Amino acid sequence: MTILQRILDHKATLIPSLLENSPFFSVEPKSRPSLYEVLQKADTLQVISEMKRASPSKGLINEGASPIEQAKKYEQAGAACISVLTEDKFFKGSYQDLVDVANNVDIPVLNKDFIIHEVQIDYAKAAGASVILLIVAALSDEKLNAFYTYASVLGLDVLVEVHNEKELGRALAIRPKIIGVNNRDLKTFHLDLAQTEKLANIINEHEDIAFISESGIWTATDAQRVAKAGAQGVLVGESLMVSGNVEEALTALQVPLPSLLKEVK
Ligand SMILES: O=C(O)c1ccccc1NCC(=O)[C@H](O)[C@H](O)COP(=O)(O)O
Repeated sequence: MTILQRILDHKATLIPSLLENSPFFSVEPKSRPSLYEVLQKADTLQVISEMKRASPSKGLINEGASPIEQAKKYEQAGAACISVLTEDKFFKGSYQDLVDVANNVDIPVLNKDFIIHEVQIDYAKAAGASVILLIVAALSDEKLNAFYTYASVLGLDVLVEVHNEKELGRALAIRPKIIGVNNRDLKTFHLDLAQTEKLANIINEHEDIAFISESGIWTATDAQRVAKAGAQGVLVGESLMVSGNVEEALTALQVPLPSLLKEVK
């Protein structure tokens, strides 16, 4: 069984308790910039910085990190958005992490989770997220479309994640505003930025779509490589979570977007 399937099976066991309880969290109402607009206006690569304690591929990454301190550092360093993993078993995240981050930053906040039921979108919204993630590999076409529409009606931006050309075709069918190409193979955990390059030609044909490269971004060279392919943003977890100097690590990734590609887009 793949790790994605194991994560999804675990998620499925939690849905009944989400449905039994109502999503209520103590969250300050805030009007945040739209991630989509931030990405479309950018002239440097935008960094979506992730609060990630642990992962299936690496085990513990930074278990003791405080979501509030980490998020404040990210915001001060110029992050475009903070991604908060709320998955408990494999990533050691929680909705409380999301609430803490949402209450302490003014930039967009992404709930990074494995959404298989609409109720999770209600929880994401109630816990302060302004963006959710939908993973194409985890959803039927019908659910992908229904969840995208539901989140949009709630005023949430949606990052639609793909791993290959087939998933990209399914994603494009729902006309998403933001697509993320995940460079991590969820079966082998192998990281390869060529994934972003492989799908870039197709995504770059759609100038109204904001293009994110996800996972495995460590250096300015990595950032330049995906920016050259046409990415307007990167989703970065581990390299920032283990950095001794978050500001330096994050600003190094904010490379200029190649002007030639901007004209093409
Ligand atoms: O990170 C993992 O090991 C992982 C395994 C299975 C499913 C998802 C996984 N990660 C979620 C993410 O998409 C990443 O946290 C995110 O893109 C940041 O990646 P990185 O910068 O490589 O930490």
